[in-house]
Amino acid sequence: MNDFLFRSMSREQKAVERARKAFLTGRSQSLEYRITQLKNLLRFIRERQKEIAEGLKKDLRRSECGTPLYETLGLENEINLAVRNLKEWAAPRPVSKSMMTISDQVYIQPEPLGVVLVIGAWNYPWAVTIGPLIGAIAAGNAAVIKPSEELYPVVTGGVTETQELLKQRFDHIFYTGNGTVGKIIMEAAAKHLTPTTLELGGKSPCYIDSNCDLAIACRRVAWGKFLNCGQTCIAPDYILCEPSMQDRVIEELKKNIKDFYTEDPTKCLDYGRIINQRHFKRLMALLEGSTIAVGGENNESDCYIGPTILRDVKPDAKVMQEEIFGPLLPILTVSGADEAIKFINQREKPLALYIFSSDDKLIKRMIAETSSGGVVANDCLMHFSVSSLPFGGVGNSGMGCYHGKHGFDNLSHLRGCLIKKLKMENVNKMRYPPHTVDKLGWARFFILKHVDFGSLGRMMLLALMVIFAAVIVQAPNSMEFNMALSNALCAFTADMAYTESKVNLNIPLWNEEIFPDMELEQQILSLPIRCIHSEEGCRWTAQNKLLQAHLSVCEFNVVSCPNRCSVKLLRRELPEHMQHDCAKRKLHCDHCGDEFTGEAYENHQGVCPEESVYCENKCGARMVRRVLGQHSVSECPKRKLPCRYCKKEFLYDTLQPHQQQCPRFPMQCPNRCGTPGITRETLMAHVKEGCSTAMVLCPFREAGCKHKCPKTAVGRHLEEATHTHLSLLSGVVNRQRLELRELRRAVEELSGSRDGTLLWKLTDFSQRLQEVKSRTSGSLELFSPAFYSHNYGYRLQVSAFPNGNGSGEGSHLSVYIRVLPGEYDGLLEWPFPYRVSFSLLDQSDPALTKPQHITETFIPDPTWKNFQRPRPGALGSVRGGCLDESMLGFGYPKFISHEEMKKRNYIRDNAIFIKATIDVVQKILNS
Ligand SMILES: NC(=O)c1ccc[n+]([C@@H]2O[C@H](COP(=O)([O-])OP(=O)(O)OC[C@H]3O[C@@H](n4cnc5c(N)ncnc54)[C@H](O)[C@@H]3O)[C@@H](O)[C@H]2O)c1
Ligand SMILES: CCCCCCC=O
Repeated sequence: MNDFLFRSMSREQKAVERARKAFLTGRSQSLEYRITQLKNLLRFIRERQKEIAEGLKKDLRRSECGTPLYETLGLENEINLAVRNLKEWAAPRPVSKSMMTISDQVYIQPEPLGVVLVIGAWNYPWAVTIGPLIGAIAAGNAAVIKPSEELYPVVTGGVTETQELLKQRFDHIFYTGNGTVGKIIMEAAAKHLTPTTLELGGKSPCYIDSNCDLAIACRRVAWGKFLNCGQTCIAPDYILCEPSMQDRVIEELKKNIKDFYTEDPTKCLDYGRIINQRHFKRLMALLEGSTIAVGGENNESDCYIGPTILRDVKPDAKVMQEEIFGPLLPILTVSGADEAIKFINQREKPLALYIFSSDDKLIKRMIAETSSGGVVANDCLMHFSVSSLPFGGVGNSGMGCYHGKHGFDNLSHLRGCLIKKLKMENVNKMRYPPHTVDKLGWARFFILKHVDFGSLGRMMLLALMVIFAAVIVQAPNSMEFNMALSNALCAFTADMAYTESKVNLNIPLWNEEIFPDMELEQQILSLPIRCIHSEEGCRWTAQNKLLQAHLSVCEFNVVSCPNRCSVKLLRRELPEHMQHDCAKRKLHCDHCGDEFTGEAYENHQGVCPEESVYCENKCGARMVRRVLGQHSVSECPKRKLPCRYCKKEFLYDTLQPHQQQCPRFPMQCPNRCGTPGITRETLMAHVKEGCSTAMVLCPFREAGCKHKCPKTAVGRHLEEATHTHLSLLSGVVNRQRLELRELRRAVEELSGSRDGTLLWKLTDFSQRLQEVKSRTSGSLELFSPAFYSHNYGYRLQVSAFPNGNGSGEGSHLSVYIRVLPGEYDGLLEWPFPYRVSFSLLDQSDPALTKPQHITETFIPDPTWKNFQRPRPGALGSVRGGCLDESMLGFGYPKFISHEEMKKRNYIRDNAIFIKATIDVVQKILNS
């Protein structure tokens, strides 16, 4: 590249260009160079320890010991491991062969990728940037990252710089951070088809089983959660436990928070701070809607949030919608492991899963039935420090992994290599046209026969092969082919890559005559070979004939367990097997001291009478199993007992409080009436109604009888006081009549209009008319509700005689109006002065014909008695007809004849409408 071009590049382009140029020199390929670089890196970390710790103290208020403990010591270990094993990791890795490749070299060659981009996050900045860098260097790559020297230039900066960097072409991108940016990284990588490793985060669940030592579990959880102020990618995000454990979990966590960070974590050097105010605000908002059981203290200016525990958190709470990445620990209750598994599986695959239980089977089950980047039983975070374990996510928590050899492999290209010789072309004939059934038979044999088998089978096969290789197989058509086969079999035995023990040697021979060839056999047995277990790791090589002797000691050979437990396994696995797994191994129980075979020991475990166990009722007591039964039945405060009264089951320590409220608890009548079978729930009813000695009030108490006597004497009182009760009742009836009258008046008052208009509907008109006509004497007068001429005006009422009155009797409908005594009469002008109109409404449909109402109007004459002020005190309805003269109505005896009424729709649906209108002068209305 010319100098001008280089100078016109961005800083990021330059860094990548420099790294690529350096990579292309081939310098980083040599193992010595890689080891030197790793050692330099180690020296750098050691020399700069103090500055590194100081930096993190400023950023995260990390204590001085925290950084070496949780970051740099681990890095030192990773470097040492890589330096020690690099030769082995980088060496060609032989792989299994088939008959087709028996005489070829087949292996995997790890090779560097090129320029690797490592993007780290801030929470453990050294662990998550230098960690991947170690893998990159070990694998022989160049890398763009800090710290710098020519091959590993540092590009510092934020989003803009990273995005510029991402435009460049890399051979691998190793990104650590959140998933949203992870997607940006992948998108950028896709442009150049660059493989990526994404070390992301997620909500790592922590299930605490009821069968576990809570004190220890909570100490480990408190450490894992609040370390680095909760800003750890694999921190337990939330706890799942049974409802009955929640209080104890909170208590234990609280105790450990205090032990680790003192009563006042603000002053504790080991308690960190939130990285910045944006994250502080994000975390505080997550608390919304959840109940704080412990902590919650905060100080925005110091980015401080105390260790906080949230209780009874619901799955839809805000804090459960995103990775917390801070010191908030929600507890969600589940009914047990089944529900916990379901809960975990309903969500994105987490980076880590934590299971706390003393039940190994449960742990294995949870591992089998869930998925996560990593899983730890009975501890937190510790898998991060085990270099032999791959560290990485799955699904939403990331892809790819690192640490130890996994980092090396991840940042290498594992290249498949097959090296054949330009010989034995006859063997290849089976794949060349023309294709025949015979060739296909051979191809089937060569391609499909693989696999491993026991030493006896191997020996037999070896013998067969030797003999077979030594024969002259006379094919009628192809001598050349038989020679080729013979050669192939020699090579096969020499290479010792065998077919399975039940190998089908039903080879289609053309001639079954076989001639032993001792010389060839000797030659074959003298061939140098590798151990048949070389792929598994055995480094033995020697003459073919020494193989059997070697196999009798080879660590990788399969042997039967000497205890005759029927298990076959690698010799190197034998000690472990005999000590821990063999069903026939002899074992002593730690608790009772008895001797068992492995199988019996496993059955004995969990039932040994001398083992110290916790009470199953979770009362917290611990004792040898032998006395557990008696404890559970007669001593445990959490044993269940039925209440002797209501028969429901209660814990022993809640039984007594229950009995103090049990509704079935037997009680004595306070009147000492001696009635048996009274309980707490029936006592009140008994005293009130059932008790023979209780004093009761006379049933006529509502009417005013004050008599009180024992229940048994009530009958006699009723007989003796009949007259008194009757007169009391008639008083009640009179009072009620007056009340009724008053109520009726009030209702009429309220229902009448106050705008000088009355619209009165008379229903059942024909029946009423018929009724009056059939009477021999008297007429029927119907009264409208009272109404007012205007607000605070005259109180009026209209009456009608369906069959007429006076001169209209028998032939007309008569209509009258009356002035009734009203509330405001004292304020009004007298006599009543306003014009009155009566109308009988025509109910014809206005759409079909114009209605023709019948209307009569008059202006009251001041001399008429009917319109003088009514006598005060004559208030009330006029119904009943008992009116004085001043209350007589004025109107029209012949308002409309019955004949006229039939001509139009004055009667409709058996009802008529009479309208009365009072023309109150506007001046009065405005006043
Ligand atoms: N799996 C792991 O090993 C691991 C380790 C640490 C943190 N994490 C996860 O990382 C998250 C916290 O870290 P963070 O993401 O806040 O760290 P961060 O803000 O430091 O971002 C990570 C990196 O991405 C770069 N970046 C940010 N925005 C970008 C953009 N728009 N385009 C390109 N690059 C961009 C940053 O410069 C930085 O180098 C959590 O989810 C945590 O669980 C995972
Ligand atoms: C104990 C150290 C854990 C580091 C985990 C890295 C992710 O945040």
